[in-house]
Amino acid sequence: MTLRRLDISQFRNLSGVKIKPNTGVNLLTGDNGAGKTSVLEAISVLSVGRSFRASRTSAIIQFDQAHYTLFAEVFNPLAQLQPIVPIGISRNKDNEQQIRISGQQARSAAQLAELLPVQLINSDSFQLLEGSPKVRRQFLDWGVFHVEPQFFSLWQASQKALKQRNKLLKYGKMHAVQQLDIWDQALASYAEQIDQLRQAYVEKLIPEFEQTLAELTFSDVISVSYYRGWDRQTDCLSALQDNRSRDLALGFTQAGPHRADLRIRVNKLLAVDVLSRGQQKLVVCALLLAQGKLLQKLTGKQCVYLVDDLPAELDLEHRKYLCRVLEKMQCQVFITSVDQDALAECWSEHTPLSLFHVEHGKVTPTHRS
Ligand SMILES: Nc1ncnc2c1ncn2[C@@H]1O[C@H](COP(=O)(O)OP(=O)(O)OP(=O)(O)O)[C@@H](O)[C@H]1O
Repeated sequence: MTLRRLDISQFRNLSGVKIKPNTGVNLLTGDNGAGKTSVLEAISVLSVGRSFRASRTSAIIQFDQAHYTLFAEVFNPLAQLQPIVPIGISRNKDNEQQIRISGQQARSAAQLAELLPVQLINSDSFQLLEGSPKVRRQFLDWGVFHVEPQFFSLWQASQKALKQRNKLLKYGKMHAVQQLDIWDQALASYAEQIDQLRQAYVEKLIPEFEQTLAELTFSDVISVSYYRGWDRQTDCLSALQDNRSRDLALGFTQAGPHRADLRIRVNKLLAVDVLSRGQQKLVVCALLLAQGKLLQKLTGKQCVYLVDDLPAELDLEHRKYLCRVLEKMQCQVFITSVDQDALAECWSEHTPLSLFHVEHGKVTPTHRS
């Protein structure tokens, strides 16, 4: 999947932006506060329907405006009849959102995500190592969502069952035993299926991750292990039933698929406690790149990479290795940098490269110097 056209209107400081990105590398340069990250943010909103850096829409809509509008043409090489898919999203200050795909109103943002898989590498990516299990679970589920068509509905059903169970635990107390039995069974059944999909995905992801680490010349052994959210020795239904009296006392479900995690370690210690900042960046990049490679291998789909401030934390050699991996994957990349020269030497002359200068919310194509 590649973006062939991108229009941004009344989004942060960007307005009247109309660009035709390259199918390869798109380098956005400009001073601090120019609007580079906002371009990545707009692409991410087109993929998942929400921003990666603001929970309030009013922060994203341009000051004094009523709504923002984003439009793109996505090239889908897997669709033979209509490979160009127009997508658009607009949102107003009341948080009302309209998503259109090929001229039709879309039911949910999940349809956008399916069409335009996007991976973001930015300073928040470190959360994959230092953040809560939720961050790693979201990372894992991004991958499973894109390769297993039945995953999303199972995940939605398990969330519903979990919510009902938690409600009973909190308010129903002991009178709700019969109803708890029903939700235990429902949750456990979805949990076992989700667990199998997640486990199978991690088994395929690990070799891609290890190979990517090697391509980035990272020599320490990093182990990635999957924790499914309840004791390995038992099934989910037994875990829920065994925990019931404690769950009732606490008012929520302690174990289950909502507690799954990936444990990323070096010499049995958490990677975040051992690795330097630059090494951590390489590890998180390897995880995110491995997901893109696996997506390509299993579905033929390519994801778009958004890389905010690639030079940060990485020396020139490692920047080059990272760029080489991205080049080899032949996916579309949008990269921001304050300093154009920091990335100038990183690309092979055969790589399609477009340069854009961002200034006061305007994006202008420039030439390779
Ligand atoms: N809702 C909004 N309306 C108008 N302008 C906004 C809004 N929200 C943020 N801005 C401004 O838009 C710009 C967004 O900057 P952005 O983070 O995209 O810059 P950047 O080029 O990535 O900068 P840096 O190199 O410092 O990371 C900032 O100048 C900010 O003050």
